[in-house]
Amino acid sequence: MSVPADAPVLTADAMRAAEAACVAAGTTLAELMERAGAAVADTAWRMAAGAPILILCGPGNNGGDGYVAARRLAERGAAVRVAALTDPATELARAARAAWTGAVEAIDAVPSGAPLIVDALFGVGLSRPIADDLAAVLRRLSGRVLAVDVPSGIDSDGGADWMPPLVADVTLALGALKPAHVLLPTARSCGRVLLAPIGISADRAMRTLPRAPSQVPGPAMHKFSRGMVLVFGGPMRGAAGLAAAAALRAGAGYVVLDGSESATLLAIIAESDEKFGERLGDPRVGAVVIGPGFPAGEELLFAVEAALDSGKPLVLDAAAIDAALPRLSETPRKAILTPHEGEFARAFPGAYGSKIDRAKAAATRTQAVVVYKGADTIIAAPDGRVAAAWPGSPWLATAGTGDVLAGACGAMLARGGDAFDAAVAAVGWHIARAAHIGPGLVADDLIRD
Ligand SMILES: NC(=O)C1=CN([C@@H]2O[C@H](COP(=O)(O)OP(=O)(O)OC[C@H]3O[C@@H](n4cnc5c(N)ncnc54)[C@H](O)[C@@H]3O)[C@@H](O)[C@H]2O)[C@@H](O)CC1
Ligand SMILES: Nc1ncnc2c1ncn2[C@@H]1O[C@H](COP(=O)(O)OP(=O)(O)O)[C@@H](O)[C@H]1O
Ligand SMILES: [K+]
Repeated sequence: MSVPADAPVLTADAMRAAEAACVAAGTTLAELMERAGAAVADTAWRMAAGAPILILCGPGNNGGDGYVAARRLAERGAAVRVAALTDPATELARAARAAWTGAVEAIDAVPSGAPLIVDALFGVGLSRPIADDLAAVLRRLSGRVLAVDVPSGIDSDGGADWMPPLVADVTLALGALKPAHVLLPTARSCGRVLLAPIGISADRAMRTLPRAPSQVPGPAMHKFSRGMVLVFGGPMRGAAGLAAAAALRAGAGYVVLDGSESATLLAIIAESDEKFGERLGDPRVGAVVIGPGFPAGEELLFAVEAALDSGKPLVLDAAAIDAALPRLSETPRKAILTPHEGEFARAFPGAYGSKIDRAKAAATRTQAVVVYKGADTIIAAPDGRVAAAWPGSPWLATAGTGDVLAGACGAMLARGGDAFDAAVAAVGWHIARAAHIGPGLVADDLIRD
């Protein structure tokens, strides 16, 4: 499973708007479908490597892409069969089918599949789950599957958990990725996702994670200019220690951890009580991390109030999110919230829609960047920017890795740039480090050299 880096992600509505803009700029819809079908044919040609191909066509333009691909594959000498669900229902699909001169079989009459099945049944136009009888027919087919745009049967906007009867080995996204390619549970049915640009100009407010940029410090940097991070430590010392160490490993030049005992790394400055409190007024402090190892209670409320009063850029994790919520949108500030599923549900009850919709709503409400964690982490900014981190590294599914992420967010935020970019960089750093370590990873490994 993989998705292209730094690729646009569009909902069905945004896709239609991009298509309309493309048409307004002079490209015909038929030309767009021809480009889409050509890209499908190229991918199918390579996947089939000479073996027979069965193309399943639906009633809409997804089916139209299938007919175009069939025609182009046959012109190249591939062995292609086409099976259709019903007659085409759109003008474009009708024209594409008319240009296909081969036979069209009924889907329920095709025997058992083919070495390569091209799934062009439904794309972004699917409005309800696939009927049970069709799903049963599709489940009987065997062969490698190339899904056109999305595996048929899923809600491309990622709002519904409908699962496709045919799980794809490869999905060729047309024009842009769709939310379902990067959100669970549907992302797992897409296999390897490829992107065919087809010439539409896609809005880039929502995209997949960029490739991790180089973390090499500038030649004239010093410890304070690289970023100074304060980490509040609650009663669970290990978690705050992990966050502080992660801030250093992620590139902060100076990290101060609240508490008197020595920390995970000797380079961390441990300071307690008043001395730590005074640090909040230090103009060199670029970010304050609070939440790791700090359960809800009076002590946390007091610490969160102090952090909010300081006016510093904040990273709020775990119970600190709830504690800060009432005051967060009060004054403009840079802040990153890092809730996992349970923390998100507690802080934002009643949020609805896809995980992307929910993350965006939380960002708008709090005026903070929200890193909604999980295997399909979503990062959302109050201005509407979204980054999707699927697929992350499943080795991160172990205790303490969230504390490490909070520390990394602190390091990236302390550099002084945009909070959304900082969160994107931190999530990218976290995943890259986990992928590098791989089997046997424990959170401590993420903070060792
Ligand atoms: N938007 C774009 O820029 C482009 C879109 N293209 C293709 O067009 C697709 C979208 O086409 P459409 O909007 O025609 O929609 P689809 O082809 O995805 O499906 C819509 C059709 O399926 C029917 N339908 C919906 N749910 C159903 C269900 N559960 N059971 C049975 N029938 C159902 C609808 O009545 C309609 O006839 C994209 O996914 C892509 O493959 C490409 O041709 C090129 C460019
Ligand atoms: N299956 C998974 N695949 C990829 N990343 C995961 C998976 N499970 C958890 N993660 C990541 O691991 C981290 C866990 O954070 P969290 O649940 O807060 O852990 P903790 O509180 O123990 O530190 C998050 O960054 C999350 O996105
Ligand atoms: K499809």
